[in-house]
Amino acid sequence: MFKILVSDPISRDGLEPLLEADNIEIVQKKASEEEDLTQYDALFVRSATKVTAELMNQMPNLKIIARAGVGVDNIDVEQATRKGIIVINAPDGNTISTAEHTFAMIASLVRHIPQANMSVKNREWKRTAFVGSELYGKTLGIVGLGRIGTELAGRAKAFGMRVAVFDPFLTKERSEKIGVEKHSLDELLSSADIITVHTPLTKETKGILNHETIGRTKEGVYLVNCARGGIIDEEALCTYLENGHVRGVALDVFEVEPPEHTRLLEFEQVIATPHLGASTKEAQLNVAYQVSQEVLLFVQGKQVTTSINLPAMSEEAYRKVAPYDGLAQRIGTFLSQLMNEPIRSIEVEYEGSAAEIETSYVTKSLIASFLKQRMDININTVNAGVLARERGIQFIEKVSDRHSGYSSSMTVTINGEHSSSEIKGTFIPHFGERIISINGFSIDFHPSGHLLFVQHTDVPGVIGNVGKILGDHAVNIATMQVGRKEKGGEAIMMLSFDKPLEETTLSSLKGLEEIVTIKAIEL
Ligand SMILES: NC(=O)c1ccc[n+]([C@@H]2O[C@H](COP(=O)([O-])OP(=O)(O)OC[C@H]3O[C@@H](n4cnc5c(N)ncnc54)[C@H](O)[C@@H]3O)[C@@H](O)[C@H]2O)c1
Ligand SMILES: O=C(O)[C@H](O)COP(=O)(O)O
Repeated sequence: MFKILVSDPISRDGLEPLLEADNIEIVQKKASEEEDLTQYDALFVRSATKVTAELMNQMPNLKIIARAGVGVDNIDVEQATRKGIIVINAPDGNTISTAEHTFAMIASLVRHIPQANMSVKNREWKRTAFVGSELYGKTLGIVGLGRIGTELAGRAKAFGMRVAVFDPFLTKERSEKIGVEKHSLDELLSSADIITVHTPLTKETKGILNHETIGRTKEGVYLVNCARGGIIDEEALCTYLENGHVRGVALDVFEVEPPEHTRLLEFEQVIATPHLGASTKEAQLNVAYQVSQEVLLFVQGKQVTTSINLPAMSEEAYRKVAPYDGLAQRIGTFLSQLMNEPIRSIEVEYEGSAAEIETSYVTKSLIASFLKQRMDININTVNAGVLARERGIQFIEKVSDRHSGYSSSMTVTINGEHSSSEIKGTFIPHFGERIISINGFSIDFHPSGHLLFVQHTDVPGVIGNVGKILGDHAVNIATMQVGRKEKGGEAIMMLSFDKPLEETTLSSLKGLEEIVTIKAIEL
């Protein structure tokens, strides 16, 4: 049974794909109120539940965290990655709702609608106190032209506004296509009548509007934050509201939510909503449905497509990757058993059609299989890169346009403290994964089951001697391949058996003087 804890209010209708599936149980309860967190495989959250390292430690079976929304700043993604937990979100399910909410906030701000509403409800009729400004002809400054910023820009243009944008990752072509003016932050600050932020909260965007930058805005500017608390510094806002430089502020998000201690709420010119950007029936259905479908893929052993900590891959792309993923896992497991020594680097070279797939995923899969043999922790494609780096193992990925006779291949070289090993493999439709070379010796076998790798001097009688010892120990040889580089040099044997080789058999084989290396491999 795959157990999911839904810790924040998430649309039940959106969870339908999971509710309809067999072997999935959903519990809707705050993580802080659940006593036995160890039983859960998945955790669903919005922005309220803080998914800290401590919470993850209490959930040893956690495999996937689903954020039914965009921002993942409430999730310790780095820690999740280290633990091999996939983090997914619903990147565009609430875009329209948030853009509409932002626009409603802007319109409310310049026409003083919330204040006028309160006044009328207090039985007042102050028509001159609430004289506003038109949006038509004004300049809207958008910091961050992503999904929400772009939707907002379209709405602002429909109202006859000029749109100035600051986004360091925005190309000139895209800004022209959307019909906005691309500016530096300085230009935007000095020209905009209303400034709205739509970036994620990062080291770079935290306090992007602060004491110094707000000081460079137009006298009487309006500021809006419907993205994340902290992108506009709250103390700086108070200063500029007090001295009248900022005429009004609209906030959907706060540095601390709920914002119990901020002075901001005491200002008449501040209008606020309790993080409602995504709170529409449509957005909630969209985001819950998006993450549910992804988690269902995960439960079915398929590739998720919107992960924060895995390379994004469509089903079509994964279909191409899958055969090499299987091959990489076998090569990684094989090499890890072949080399009992500390590792410095792992190099993977892709050739032919293998070079056209999402190679970074396959490389991570290979590293995970290699490290799995050596570590007693959960290792997968999510944390393989981080764990390898933490252990000082360099990994290098190359794509080659060489052709070595096969339409596709991958060559893995492991450089250890004392020696190196190299395996080349390919995937042949109808035949599956094949190992075609080991340490430069040509060979051809399917890497699976109970195997024995033997490297020996190429002299008469070795094969017979190995066969005799195996026979004496009642070991039946299932398959056997041999390979060599040159006559009289060194050669290799690859044998497979119906059951694992006993230690005593292996010791007897090690006694043969022609043998250079011998390793039992379990795949
Ligand atoms: N209030 C709500 O309920 C609500 C709902 C949805 C999203 N959000 C917030 O809105 C944010 C934006 O959402 P989105 O879907 O448009 O994200 P997005 O990723 O599509 O867009 C973010 C944009 O910010 C830009 N950016 C990044 N760093 C920047 C910087 N230093 N300066 C200027 N621009 C920068 C990026 O280039 C990108 O274009 C989210 O991160 C989320 O926190 C809030
Ligand atoms: O990042 C988001 O998607 C929004 O901030 C929405 O947050 P919520 O799911 O808590 O409403």
